[in-house]
Amino acid sequence: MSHADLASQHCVPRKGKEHALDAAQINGLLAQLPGWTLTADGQAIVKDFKFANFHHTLGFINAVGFMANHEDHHPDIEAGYGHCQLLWSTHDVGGLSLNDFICAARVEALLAR
Ligand SMILES: C[C@H](O)[C@H](O)[C@H]1CNC2=NC(N)=NC(=O)C2=N1
Repeated sequence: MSHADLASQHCVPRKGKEHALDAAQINGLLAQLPGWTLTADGQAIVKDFKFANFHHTLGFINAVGFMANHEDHHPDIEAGYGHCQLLWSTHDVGGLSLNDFICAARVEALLAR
């Protein structure tokens, strides 16, 4: 699945272990998402984004937040003056589902120009 295919999809409710992706699926999807890495526990994907200042960082967080509410799928966010780390994991699955990769691709699309 290409990055464009991923970013054009929408999240749907995914609840239960049957929606958890296996390692091969995860690695295939990560290959479409430069800069995104698997956390040590294999349960989430993360990326740290850099910005020139707090205004740009906060603008990004607001854009991500709007998208996340629209998709009803929400990241963990850690931010400082010029950076923002996003972490996606599907609580309802207890690991990674396709929703996490759809949202990561949608974040990349926010930044594409
Ligand atoms: C009812 C609602 O769809 C669920 O609670 C959603 C909301 N946002 C979510 N976000 C994330 N990251 N994981 C979830 O399992 C999740 N579940």
